[in-house]
Amino acid sequence: MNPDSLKREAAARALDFVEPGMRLGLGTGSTAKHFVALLGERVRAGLDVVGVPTSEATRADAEAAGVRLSTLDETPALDLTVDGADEIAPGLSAIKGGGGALLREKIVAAASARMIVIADETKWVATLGRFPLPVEVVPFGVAPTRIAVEAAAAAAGCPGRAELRRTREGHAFVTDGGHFILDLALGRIPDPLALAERLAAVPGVVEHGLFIGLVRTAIIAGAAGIRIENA
Ligand SMILES: O=C[C@H](O)[C@H](O)[C@H](O)COP(=O)(O)O
Repeated sequence: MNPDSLKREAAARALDFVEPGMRLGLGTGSTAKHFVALLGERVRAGLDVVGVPTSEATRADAEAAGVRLSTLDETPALDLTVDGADEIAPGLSAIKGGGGALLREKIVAAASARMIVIADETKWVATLGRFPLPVEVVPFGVAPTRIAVEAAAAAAGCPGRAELRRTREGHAFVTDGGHFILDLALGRIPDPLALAERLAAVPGVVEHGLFIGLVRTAIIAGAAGIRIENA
């Protein structure tokens, strides 16, 4: 089965956790997109839920699917967020932000009673870090921020290079929040919590893509079926 079919299977399984009246955080990316589309089918069949999107792309998808939307200002406490991940490891720490939505995703996840990650089996890793860690930074002073981000990674035991993310046209990629992304290539993150603390202390860093202690359940779809992991 191809990865996209597996993503859709994981998304479909997440619908089992959705109950009428729930306030839902709607994730971003190709896996979360399947969830939003499938949720839309349920909504059109009569399910009443409200969703808070984690990106402008997801807002557009959810609107097109007919999902009623709200904002965190109107609905500050959510019941459940369903989102994808770039990597997820035993203990359910994760890397997110491959699509640049990590800031809103983390705010929405933190406002949710429960976060479920949906993924195909390629995202499951023994140790985080093969996927370059996205770090969202303010555009002002990005050169010294990049140096400080690399120093933070080295101090946390995982030296590596931070590259400014660019669009296909070669411009700096700009997030929904108007920030830049540094992709931090580390190979392996032996102590995600230590790295998270070091990165959070760098002036100019808005947020990083390490999700630690946020994911309660992971739905992993593989060739052998669906596996559910709980933190
Ligand atoms: O910024 C993007 C998000 O964190 C995505 O959830 C993550 O990149 C996974 O995306 P996909 O499901 O497309 O692999």
